[in-house]
Order: sequence, then structure tokens, then C-alpha cells
Amino acid sequence: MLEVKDQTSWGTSVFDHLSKNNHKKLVFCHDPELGLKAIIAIHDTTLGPALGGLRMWKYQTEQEAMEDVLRLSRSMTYKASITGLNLGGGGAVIIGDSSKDKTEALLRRFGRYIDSLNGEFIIGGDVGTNPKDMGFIRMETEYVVGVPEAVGGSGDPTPVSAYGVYMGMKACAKELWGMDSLAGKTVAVQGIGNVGEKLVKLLSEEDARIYLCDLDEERAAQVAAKYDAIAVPNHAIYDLDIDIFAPCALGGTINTDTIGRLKCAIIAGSANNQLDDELLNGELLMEKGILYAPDFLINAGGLISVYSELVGFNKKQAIHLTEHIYDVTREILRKSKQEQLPTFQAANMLAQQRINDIRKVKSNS
Ligand SMILES: NC(=O)c1ccc[n+]([C@@H]2O[C@H](COP(=O)([O-])OP(=O)(O)OC[C@H]3O[C@@H](n4cnc5c(N)ncnc54)[C@H](O)[C@@H]3O)[C@@H](O)[C@H]2O)c1
Repeated sequence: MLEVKDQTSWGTSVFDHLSKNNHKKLVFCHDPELGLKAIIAIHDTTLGPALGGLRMWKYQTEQEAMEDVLRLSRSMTYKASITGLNLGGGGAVIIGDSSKDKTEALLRRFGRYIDSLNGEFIIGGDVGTNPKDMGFIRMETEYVVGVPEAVGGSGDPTPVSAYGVYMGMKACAKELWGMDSLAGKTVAVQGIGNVGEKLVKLLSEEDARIYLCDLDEERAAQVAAKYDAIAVPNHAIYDLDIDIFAPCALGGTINTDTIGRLKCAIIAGSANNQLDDELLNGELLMEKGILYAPDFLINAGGLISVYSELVGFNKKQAIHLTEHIYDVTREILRKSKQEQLPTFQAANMLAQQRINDIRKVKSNS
């Protein structure tokens, strides 16, 4: 057979990356005139059309962007499955600085790429994008959620995301301390963006003691003052003596180095793909006795919120479904304890089981 020189500059073929976690499709979107460099990943569509967020970030390399979108799309598959939604998993990234490079034209051009997929993929917001941006994308395609309420969408999903994380945190507290109250507990929130700030608000309303940090130190100081929290430098967040660590920035902040430094009983936050190396870090956390709330499970509130646009739920129904994250988290923690499995693995198994079951349903019809 002809040997194809298919290695990327980083040494692994794109198809090897796709094979690793059974990704279905990767779409590269390029418009030099508008400065668009984007990647769409579709992981699995067994349960329904793939849905995932659009992240705009200053990736240092194309490899970094591709790896991020592959990870994001896989976690969306599991998130939809474990939450009981009829959706598959996808994701998209635009390489660029959202504070400088984001324009209406760029987003609308990207919207055309989404449209060309004919509904196999539905886009929503993520880091670096917001409901207004989804409104621009809506001008080019109907396959978009999280658009402003004023134009018939479900609006900002981040309060629901934060509420789900809060529910997951409470489920962990109940497991460890017998009570789900967070009053008096010390919580460190890493990343005070859209979700992080709303989580801080919920925690402050319950009289938790809060530390927080953000790359934007000015913003961290402002949010700290607003909620009577303590702002700390980014590098210091891992060394605090706390009850709960809540990663709400980007993924990969839980790694061998930071696990060695963390002095907390629980990790529960909104960031997608918190474990840098799922297997290695998941087992290490278990050995160290730190209870890890699987990210894709407890941060599903935002997905539930945008799903309501597709199926016609109202806000009340979305909140009710998000409250269920408490029960599912407790179920996962029980399974993890009984079967001596890292919590992420217990959650992955439950999510994969539903996909396998529904695949059988569909193949027999
Ligand atoms: N938006 C949602 O509804 C939603 C839903 C599920 C999961 N998530 C995930 O939650 C996380 C936060 O989402 P968001 O919508 O709040 O994003 P955002 O862009 O509004 O906020 C992210 C914040 O993290 C800060 N940050 C980035 N790296 C940091 C670091 N190393 N240390 C400290 N701060 C850092 C940024 O400055 C920013 O303020 C992301 O990982 C996202 O994928 C979001």
C-alpha cells in the first residue's frame, strides 16, 4: 500500500487523534480574508445531533487548538448522555483573541460553516463567546442555541451552569460531611468569568468563606469586594488550606503538580476537562482522598439551558432538570465507592452505558 506522509508537524497523524477516542469528524474552517481559523469536532451522534460550545482563545499552536476541541467534544457526548438528553457531542474553537479579533463578519462566516453541516452539529457559547455572538451566527444558520431571549432564545446559560455546579458541590458535601450545607466551608474559585462569578454569588448567599483568583486581577479584586471574598494571586490558589477547590477557568489545571499542592477535601467546578490526564490524575486524587466531582456531570446546567431551546422547555423546567445533578452526583459517588473506581471513571461508564443501550435501540429499528 502507498505510504502516505500524513504526519503533522507534532508527529502524530490527525487520524490517530481521531481514532484515540473514536471521534467521528473534524472540520477545518479557513477564511484568510476575515482571519478565520476554526476547527469543529464531532465526537458522537448516537443520541442525537452533536451540540457543543464555541470557544475563542489565543491558542499558541494549532495542535493545542485541535487537542482542546477534541477533548471538549468528547466531554459533550458524555455530558449529554449522563444528563439524559437526546444529543451527541461536539465542539468548536476559533483561534484568536476574543477581546480583539471577534467581529460580526468572522462569526457570520463561521456560522456558514455550521450551516454546511446541515444540522449534524449545533453550536452554543463557551469561553470567549456570548449570547450576542450566537445572535450573529443565527443570521447565517438555524443550528445555533444560546441566542438572546429577545430573539427567541434561552439567553445566557451561565447562571444555570453555576447552579448545576453548586448542586454537584452540595452532593459532595453530603457524601463527605453528612450535610449538604456549605455554610462556613472554605471554597477557592479559580476563574471569575461568567460561571465563576455566579458560583461565587451562590456560595456567598450561603455564607461560605470564599477565596478567588483570575488572570484579570482587577476583575478578581472587584468581584472579591462585591461578595466579601478574598482575592489571591493565581499561582497561590493551589496552596490554600480549604475545603473545596472549584476550577472555573480553562481545563487541565488538575495535574500531578497541582494535586501535590492541593489541600482540599473536594474538587467541584465548572471548567471542562479539569483533569490534565484523566486516568493518572483521577487515580491520584482517589489515592489522596480528594473527592472529585466529574466536570462534565456537574457543569451540565448550561447544556440543559440551551437544550430547552430545542425542545421547548421553559426556564423552570431547565432549573428542575439541573437540580437533578445533585442526585446523579450522589449516584456516581456511591458507584465509585462501591466499585473502588475513580469518580470520573464511574461517570464515564454510566454515560457510555446509555450510549451503548440507545445504539442497540436504533440499530434494531
Ligand atoms: N459558559 C457555560 O455555561 C459553561 C458551561 C459548562 C462549562 N463551562 C466551562 O466553565 C469554564 C468557565 O466558563 P465561562 O463561561 O465562565 O468562561 P469565561 O471566559 O467567562 O471565564 C473564564 C475566566 O477564567 C479566567 N482564567 C483563564 N485561565 C485562568 C487561570 N489559569 N487562572 C485564573 N483564571 C483564569 C479568565 O480570565 C476568565 O475570567 C470553562 O472551562 C467552560 O468551558 C462553561
